[in-house]
Amino acid sequence: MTRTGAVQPPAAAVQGLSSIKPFRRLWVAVSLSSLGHWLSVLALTAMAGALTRDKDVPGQAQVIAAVLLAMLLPAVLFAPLAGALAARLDRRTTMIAADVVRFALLVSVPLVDSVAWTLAAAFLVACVTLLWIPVVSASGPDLVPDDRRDDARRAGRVAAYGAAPVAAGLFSVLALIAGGAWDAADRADLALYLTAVVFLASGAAVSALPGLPSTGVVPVSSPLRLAFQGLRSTSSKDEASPAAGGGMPLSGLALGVIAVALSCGAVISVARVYARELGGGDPGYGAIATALSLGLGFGVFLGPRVLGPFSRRRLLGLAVVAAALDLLLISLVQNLVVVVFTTGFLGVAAGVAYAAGTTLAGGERDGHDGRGAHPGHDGHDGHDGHERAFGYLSSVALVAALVAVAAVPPLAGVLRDHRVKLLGDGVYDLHGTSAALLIVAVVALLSGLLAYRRLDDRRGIPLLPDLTAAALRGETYAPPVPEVAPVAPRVVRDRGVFIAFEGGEGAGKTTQARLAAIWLRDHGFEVVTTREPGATKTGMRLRALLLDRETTGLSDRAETLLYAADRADHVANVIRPAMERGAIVVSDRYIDSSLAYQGFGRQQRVDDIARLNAWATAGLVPDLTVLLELPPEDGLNRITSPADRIESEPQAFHERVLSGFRALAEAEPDRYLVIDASLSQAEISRQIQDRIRAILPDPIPAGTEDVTSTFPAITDA
Ligand SMILES: Nc1ncnc2c1ncn2[C@@H]1O[C@H](COP(=O)(O)OP(=O)(O)OP(=O)(O)O)[C@@H](O)[C@H]1O
Ligand SMILES: Cc1cn([C@H]2C[C@H](O)[C@@H](COP(=O)(O)O)O2)c(=O)[nH]c1=O
Repeated sequence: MTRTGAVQPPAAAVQGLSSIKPFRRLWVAVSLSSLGHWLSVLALTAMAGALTRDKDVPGQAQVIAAVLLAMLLPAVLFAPLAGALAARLDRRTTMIAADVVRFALLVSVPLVDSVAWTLAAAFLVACVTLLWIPVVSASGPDLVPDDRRDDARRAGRVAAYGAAPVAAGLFSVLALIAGGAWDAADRADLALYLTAVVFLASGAAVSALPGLPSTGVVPVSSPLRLAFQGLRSTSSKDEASPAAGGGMPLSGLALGVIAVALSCGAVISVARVYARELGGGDPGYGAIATALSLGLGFGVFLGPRVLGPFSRRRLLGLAVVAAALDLLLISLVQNLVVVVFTTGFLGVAAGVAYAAGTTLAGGERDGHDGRGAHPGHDGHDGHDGHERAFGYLSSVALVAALVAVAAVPPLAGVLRDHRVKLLGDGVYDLHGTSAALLIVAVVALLSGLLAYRRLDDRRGIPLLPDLTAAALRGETYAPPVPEVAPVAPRVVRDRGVFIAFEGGEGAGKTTQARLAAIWLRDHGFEVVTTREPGATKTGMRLRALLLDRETTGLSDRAETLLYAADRADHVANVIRPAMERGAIVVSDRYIDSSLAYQGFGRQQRVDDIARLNAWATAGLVPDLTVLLELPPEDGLNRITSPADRIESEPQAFHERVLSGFRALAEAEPDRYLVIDASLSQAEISRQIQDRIRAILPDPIPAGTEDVTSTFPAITDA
């Protein structure tokens, strides 16, 4: 993952590493072994189906689910044990032995030809795979230079998960080709033999590997512990995420991941029997598996790219709801073609949810401390954060999928088939499988909607324009600013000019306010430079209170009122007296900061805040507001001092503040000068001076210059 939260393209991860010969060979071996792994899931479940073909659908579904459970359980129960054991073994020997043992187990299944042995073999294959995984995970990064280790990990994942659609496609094709001449049992035998050969090929590829480091693997945490620790420690909004200094409402994230994993697990658990009920047999089963795995890969890769500036939290919430709706469709429309395509969409939604979820849990963009999450700021290493996030999410997903696989087939058995009478003469046959999927879909939909509500960080901003702005224009949607009826008339004054500098953190307001003041003084004006909050004695106390990170639990309304109180004092004691003297007041922030931060940032009603501030300032509006526009990440990176309470807000908060400033500027173009703050300081100053020149009064009362023939005096504030 990149620092901006985008998942790096898989191709980019592998690129360049292929020139490292040992790594390339290991990658081929891992791809083959992963292909064998996914094929073994399909072949063993197909075998279970063939051995129980005389049973009724629910009976058959339960045996197939038992095989899936046997393949999932070792990962949940023994992962740390396998990791510790693998650390002591020679890597090459372990990998070759794992491939050979899996070969032997798969060949034995058709020879023994019994349900009990199929189950046992599935369990043993999964146990051996568990030993193989940590060895391979540690070996890839050890074969590349230090600065490519992350890429090696990513490339490993591409090999492991990229093999899934290939395996499913291969299985489908095999089932189709053998379908005419062979019965289900022979087809399952053929798939098992083919899988065994793939493992043998992987073993051969490993044995040809030069220079594999001998021992030592990365420690493996228990998925159960990871999942439950993460869920416990993040169920309250203010606690840190397991991954990084997160603090996002992770109950929303967890709910979302659980809902998606339940949906996918439910489909997988009954895919074989559902395909049979819909007349698709093994090719149909393979097609469903291919659609799901292809969709997943597509979603992980494409989702975050297509909707670049779209809120990751909204994206995750939407993807979860979309996955649940897909499952609803899969359960109700009993047509194989529709089921295959909808399963593909379910995969896409799950992939998008996974990519957005990893970004969020990794705290790289949307963590509680948007800056702290960057490497070097608070000691959190981006890679560690991402790896922990990956581990946590995978564990939650694994446990939820396991629950679905264990629960859905028996539920289908209990529900049995029903004939529902429709209006007129129509009838609708609701299979037990469909009914079970329907129940999971409803649970997932409710969880998805709840997750969306909890995750949504743009409440009040309509979804459709927000989506369209991101998808079509590649920008964050800024809602139009509501018309505010001023409670007090604009202040009328004879003399003085008021210029405010606005913008996000580190945009250069202080720098430019100072340069403008110097320039104005050079031209003979009395200039008062000031700032908010904290220009008066009371203001300084308020500033300390507002910006101290120790100030916790301050409500949004109280924060708004404190900024308004500071402003009231500022206007009464500094700005107004200066303007009455005829001075030019240059203020670093003013009302628009409250509209942008407390309004857009905190998602409170902007017109309420405008009204409050109009009252606090008796309607004093700047003659000119200079908005320095800079992406929040760049501004925050400019600041070297520790982040204060507001700067520590998540990235999404600062994005909203920026879109708020933009909306305010668009609503009042005459009062605003908007400048790209990434330009040089000198260029920005030049643009500001050009604009200020137009609103300046004559520094010397009209006629004085003619009378005295003197140049205007320079007055210091
Ligand atoms: N145009 C620019 N290009 C690069 N760096 C700049 C530019 N303008 C200011 N800086 C630097 O960015 C940092 C922040 O600038 P400054 O304090 O003026 O920003 P600010 O908007 O007032 O920040 P804050 O929100 O903390 O008040 C300073 O180190 C400053 O030197
Ligand atoms: C006036 C005003 C300010 N803020 C926020 C914006 C900044 O994070 C701090 C001020 O710090 P700076 O370094 O002086 O820019 O306060 C706000 O949220 N609302 C306001 O009205």
